[in-house]
Amino acid sequence: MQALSPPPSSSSLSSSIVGTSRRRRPPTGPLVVHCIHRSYDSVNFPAGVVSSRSDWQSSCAILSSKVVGQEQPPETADSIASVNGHKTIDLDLVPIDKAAADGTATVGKPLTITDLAPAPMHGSQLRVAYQGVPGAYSEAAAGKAYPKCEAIPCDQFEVAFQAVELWIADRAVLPVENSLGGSIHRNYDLLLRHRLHIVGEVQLPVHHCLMALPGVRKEYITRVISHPQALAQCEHTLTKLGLQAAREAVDDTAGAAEYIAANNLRDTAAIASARAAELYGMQILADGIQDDCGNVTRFVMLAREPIIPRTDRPFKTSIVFAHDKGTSVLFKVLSAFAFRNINLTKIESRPHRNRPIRLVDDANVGTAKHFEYLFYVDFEASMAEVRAQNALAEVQEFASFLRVLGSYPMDMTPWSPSGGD
Ligand SMILES: O=C(O)C(=O)C[C@]1(C(=O)O)C=C[C@@H](O)C=C1
Repeated sequence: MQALSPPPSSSSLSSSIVGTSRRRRPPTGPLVVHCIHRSYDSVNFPAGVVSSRSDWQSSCAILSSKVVGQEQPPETADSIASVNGHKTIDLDLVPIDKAAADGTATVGKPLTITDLAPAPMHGSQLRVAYQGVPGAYSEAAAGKAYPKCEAIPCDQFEVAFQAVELWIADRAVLPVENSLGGSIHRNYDLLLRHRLHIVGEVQLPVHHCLMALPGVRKEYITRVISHPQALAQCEHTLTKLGLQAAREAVDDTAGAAEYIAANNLRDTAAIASARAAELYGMQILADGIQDDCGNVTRFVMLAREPIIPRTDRPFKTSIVFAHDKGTSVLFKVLSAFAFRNINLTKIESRPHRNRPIRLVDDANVGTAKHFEYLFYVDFEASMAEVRAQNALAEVQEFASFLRVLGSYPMDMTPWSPSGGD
């Protein structure tokens, strides 16, 4: 492994390094998209793609208030329009017949070159936004999803969404769940808040390394820093290694390695990828420290336009819905899929932000407070299938709000334990 000298840091992580604070946004300054232009030749990132941090620092672009100003109001059940006393459900479906007939994926909009081509023309690369800095697992996921893409690091998930909305990027690749650490709730909330469509998924084996500056021994380590998901995924192994070290959360795994290198911290270790160790000149103290060798993170790819669902390969569909008639309705909603033999692969509930609590008056027992939820469901069927359309028509009967987040090809890559990143 080629060890590089510690690169200079472009930003201080100090505001996010303490406690559980994970954001690195300057208190009053603009949001920043660190635009780093690199290409991938393969998922394995041949050494030397980036020779130094200054390489990519030099191509940074600061997209200031433009990004901040575009925030959209949260989209919740309360924003559902009422037409003639009937609720209108935002199905967000691609009109399959029309789309198939005239080749357009969106009604009412002129056809553009991006509707026709999955990637930009004339040899230009697909620009893919991800959260983190080079060496982050999200960057690897972007490379797996789009092997020859230009990866654009963003300092927050929100910025990755906005980069696509503002045409700075063509796609965003964001983690939604991990086999050990569970769901990345922030991204579920952002999926609803933004108008992007899920157009694909990738599952990435995640292989963590414990790393420190060259010459630092495990006994000197008093603190381990990483992304909260990575800390959670290595919790037991860290204890088994006998480290007497405090765990602290930062924005991303590779950013943790970068921070240690930039600040010459000899009492701190990071959990990150082998590629991050190489990029930031760190020495690997322990390899494969995830608590389970089958540690996998699932990422979704987001685009401004949905893809046209098909039936010639396995598809998954992601929806989010709310209902307002108590928990027994949830059973009825889910039966719509069971009756049609449609497998559910995931269900996640999140607080209904605009109406988190419903008061239920009962003459005998008084007033009860029920929590209100939004339910995110993934199911194994394409929206081009009649059984999926019928299932959603039935869900609509019980839902006060329903949105299809996307219908997209399933990642069918054969499973293999995480042996590298
Ligand atoms: O910090 C990184 O390297 C990331 O890409 C983020 C992230 C996550 O959010 O789950 C991605 C994959 C791993 O599960 C750990 C961290």
